[in-house]
Amino acid sequence: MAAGSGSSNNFDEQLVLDLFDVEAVKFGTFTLKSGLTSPIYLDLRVIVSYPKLLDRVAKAMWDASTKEDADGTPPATDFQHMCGVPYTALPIATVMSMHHETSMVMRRKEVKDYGTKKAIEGAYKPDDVVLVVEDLVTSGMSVWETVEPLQHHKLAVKDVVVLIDRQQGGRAFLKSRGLVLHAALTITGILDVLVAHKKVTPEVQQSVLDFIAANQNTTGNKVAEAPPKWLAQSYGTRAKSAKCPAAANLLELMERKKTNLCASLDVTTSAELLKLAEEVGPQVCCVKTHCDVVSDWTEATGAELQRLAKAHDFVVFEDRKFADIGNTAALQYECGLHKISSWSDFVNAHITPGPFVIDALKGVKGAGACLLLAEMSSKGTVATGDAYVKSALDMADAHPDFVMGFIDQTPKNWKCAKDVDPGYVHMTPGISLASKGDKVGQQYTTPHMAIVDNGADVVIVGRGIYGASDAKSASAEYREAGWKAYEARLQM
Ligand SMILES: O=c1ccn([C@@H]2O[C@H](COP(=O)(O)O)[C@@H](O)[C@H]2O)c(=O)[nH]1
Repeated sequence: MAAGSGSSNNFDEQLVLDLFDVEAVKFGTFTLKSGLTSPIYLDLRVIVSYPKLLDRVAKAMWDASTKEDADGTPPATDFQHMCGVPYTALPIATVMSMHHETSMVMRRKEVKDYGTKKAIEGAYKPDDVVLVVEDLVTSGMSVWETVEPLQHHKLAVKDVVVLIDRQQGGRAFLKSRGLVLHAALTITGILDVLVAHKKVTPEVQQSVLDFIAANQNTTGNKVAEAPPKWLAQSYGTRAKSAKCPAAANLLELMERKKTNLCASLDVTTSAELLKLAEEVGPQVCCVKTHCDVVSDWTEATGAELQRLAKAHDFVVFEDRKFADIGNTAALQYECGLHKISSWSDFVNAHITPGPFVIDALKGVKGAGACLLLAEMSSKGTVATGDAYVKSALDMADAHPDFVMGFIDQTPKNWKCAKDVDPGYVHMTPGISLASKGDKVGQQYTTPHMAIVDNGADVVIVGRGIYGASDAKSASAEYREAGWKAYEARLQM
């Protein structure tokens, strides 16, 4: 029986038939999470209810990873541990581990306190090699979400084994990240078996093959028309072309201090804020504040923050998100209890009021600079789409001396990315090494994803740092992750 490309030598017909019998492989019309309508649906979660099948799946996957594939892919590099991608692959990895007396490590999906370093459970040493075990691969993103924290904890990942390769671009995506994919089964191989056994018709087979061909590389990322200019340039080079002095200053600082980390210190007393700023100061290029959450803010709080900024070489960003008519925004910037313009190096503004909010902020005595919110990290944000981003860009381009860049999420994938001036700074919040989000709509991505895949320059980390039991070492870890990602981007 012909196996699909990339499957193991021992393509297991009985395994395919058993998966079909328990409805782990189904045909019909299914709406996927992405919104796409698919003629095939794979639900491998049911396997846990069939111990013999689970056993056979584990054996097939062990063989796929330890023997040469039909297409010549060599066996996996020797590994000391296996790590199942939560949750479906956890029992599979456990059975493989028990059959072959091989150690496992476990990646925690939700780690509240990054400082406890319990994102990876188990007994391991730096440079140990881990085989990642997953039930199926489509785009490769869910595998990557497990590989990244393993690598962050200094474990080496070279190979990934899956039961089914959906043949939709996952293999190439993983290869681009230096990983070899081993698959026990492929969709084309499964279809061949089921057609041969008259379980599905050739017409259904063709509709699935058409679906696969039409839906390649489903990472969910839009592909930019041309690579944005700023990605290949160093911060230092870009500082020279920045039209806004605050952008030039920040880019130079990042290059000099070798950090692209901004700590968002969202605490509620001056004492906590200043203590944290002192602790994380050596690691960051920027400290971000929300002065209106600090219950005892005084002029001295702002002055002390500036003293620390000078001592540790960072800049101070008040995340005020001005969103009113120009006159009010200017008053909010200069006056009131906080007198933001007197102690912050720069602020930010929503684009919803229109361009005059920028003129007004710029006119304030002691005004620094301003970032525009082009995208937000919160679930359900309406600040989305090419037109919204283009409005932010046009407003920035009209005030190049005062607008230093953007608060954004995926600037690399903007339709207009190739036209964006490399002198702008892209600052991205919603960053965590351990969590995917909170209960009130925050969505997180990792420093690597933000910088390499999405085009961020500065990663903004709040609870990942000030919520850790040791903010100092958490900031050092985020700094390392952010800088490594930037260096990797320059090599691409
Ligand atoms: O789209 C946005 C814009 C701003 N933020 C701010 O960043 C920090 C993130 O804090 P975490 O604790 O890391 O979630 C916070 O101050 C937000 O107001 C954002 O998250 N998303």
